[in-house]
Amino acid sequence: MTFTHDAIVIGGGAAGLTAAGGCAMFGLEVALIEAGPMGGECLNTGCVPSKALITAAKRAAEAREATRYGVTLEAPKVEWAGVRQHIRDAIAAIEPHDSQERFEEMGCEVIRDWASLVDEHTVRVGGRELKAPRIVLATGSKPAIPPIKGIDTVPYLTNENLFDLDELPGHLIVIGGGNIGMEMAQAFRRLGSDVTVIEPDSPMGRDDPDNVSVLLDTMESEGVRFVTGKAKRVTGGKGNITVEAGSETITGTHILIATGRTANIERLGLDAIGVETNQNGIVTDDRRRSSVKSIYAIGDCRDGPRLTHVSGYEGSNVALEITLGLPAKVDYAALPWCTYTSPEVAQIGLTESDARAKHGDKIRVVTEHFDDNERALAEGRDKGRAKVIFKGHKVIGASLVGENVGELLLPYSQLITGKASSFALGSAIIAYPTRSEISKAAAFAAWEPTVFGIWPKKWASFVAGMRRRFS
Ligand SMILES: Cc1cc2nc3c(=O)[nH]c(=O)nc-3n(C[C@H](O)[C@H](O)[C@H](O)COP(=O)(O)OP(=O)(O)OC[C@H]3O[C@@H](n4cnc5c(N)ncnc54)[C@H](O)[C@@H]3O)c2cc1C
Ligand SMILES: NC(=O)c1ccc[n+]([C@@H]2O[C@H](COP(=O)([O-])OP(=O)(O)OC[C@H]3O[C@@H](n4cnc5c(N)ncnc54)[C@H](O)[C@@H]3O)[C@@H](O)[C@H]2O)c1
Repeated sequence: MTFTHDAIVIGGGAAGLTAAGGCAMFGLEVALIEAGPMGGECLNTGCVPSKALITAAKRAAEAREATRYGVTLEAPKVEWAGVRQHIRDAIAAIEPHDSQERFEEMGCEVIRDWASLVDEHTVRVGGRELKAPRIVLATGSKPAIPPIKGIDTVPYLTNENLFDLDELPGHLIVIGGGNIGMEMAQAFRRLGSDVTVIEPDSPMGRDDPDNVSVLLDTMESEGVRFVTGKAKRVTGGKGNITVEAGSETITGTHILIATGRTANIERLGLDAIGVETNQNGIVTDDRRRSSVKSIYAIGDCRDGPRLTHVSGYEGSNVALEITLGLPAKVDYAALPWCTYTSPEVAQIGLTESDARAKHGDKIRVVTEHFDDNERALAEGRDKGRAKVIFKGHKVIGASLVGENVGELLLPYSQLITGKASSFALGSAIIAYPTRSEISKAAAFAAWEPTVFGIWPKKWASFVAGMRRRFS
């Protein structure tokens, strides 16, 4: 077979950009295909706009405290147009990192069109057929719309149109108390909307329930209302929507659907070439190879955790495997995540309940409270705690709640993995978006000339040549 490229990457979000950029930095010929805006969900409709919105909401919440530390602020005046502009400015500030120009400079051929698979080595895009020994699917996910009666008859919001609203909702009904639901519920409440969250189970069910209850108390005290139950039926129209959930009927001006995700896989032609899928996305092994071994699937489009830093990690793993021929298994023993509410709820490794399920009474849980932490006391922000889970003297998890606790996860990553070198820091999985990432960036920069040095590149060129001959 004559190959046009060494690797073809479909999807220009966190996963695809990292995979394509990594392969190109080793000197491979890479096609990077993106049908929508470069940067994918995180930049355009996910992490970046949501965190920009949360920042504006925090400012409003602070001003609402009126007098603190002997300083009095005026009541906040929220102008939605200004908040929306701040969101757009945040996206614009980060856009160059993910731009077509940047990836072309790295050596990728960037193609802006819709791609589908023809066979295990061939991709069809924009009237062309590209061929490579390895194909990487990084096509992301979209909001899953649950089978609520009447949902197709009312206008609803998801993360894909929420940040383009032209007015602040009067009463936002949030369906789903996961990460999106909780972050957005608190932010809109703080900006001045009435907010009701509908959730049948415990909100943020993947996190430590004791820590989540600290957040729930705060959100309730700020005026967010929680309704326990499944949204069953919606009726109404623009500006006047009624939701039936549990035994309640709630009427609001807008509804936000935040009930989970569906992998973007339906238009790729996977069935025809035998790539196995399940209800959560593409099925992969722990090297992120699909059932067709020349095709990898990384990030939100496959069955597994869906987070930007996970997409980036899987992108660099797959780039290493493709370029250097080294099997690179994913290792999520020290997987971090953080929900960027106030207080933040952060997790790394096992939660207490997962640790008990796995190790029984061999675990020990040590809890330290921020009301015993002098920085927190001096700031008058002493709500929250750190629960550290040990097996013997080894840390296997940590669950934190409190001000900016997402920034406290990094040392636990080193304790759980047992790796504390500058190389390990440069390749650690760090919760996105945190300031802690700057330490990883510094360690990575120190190793960059070695990792992408002449000998690794020569080896990558040899591996690429062998792959072209024998695939
Ligand atoms: C509101 C919100 C807030 C979030 N906040 C956080 C957070 O704070 N921290 C965090 O870690 N995660 C967060 N996430 C999750 C994070 O956004 C995703 O996990 C991450 O963006 C997934 O990256 P990806 O590259 O796998 O997929 P995507 O970013 O979705 O990229 C896939 C790309 O593939 C393209 N594509 C799809 N099919 C094709 C095709 N056939 N041909 C060509 N192109 C195609 C799409 O256009 C898309 O750009 C948030 C998500 C949401 C919705
Ligand atoms: N800070 C972060 O890292 C962050 C922030 C936002 C999103 N994300 C990622 O985005 C993804 C999506 O988040 P999400 O919040 O949409 O999904 P989720 O899976 O986190 O939560 C969905 C919630 O919706 C509830 N639900 C389902 N059907 C319902 C119904 N009919 N009525 C009421 N509730 C219902 C579920 O019980 C669940 O609690 C996750 O993968 C997450 O990792 C991460």
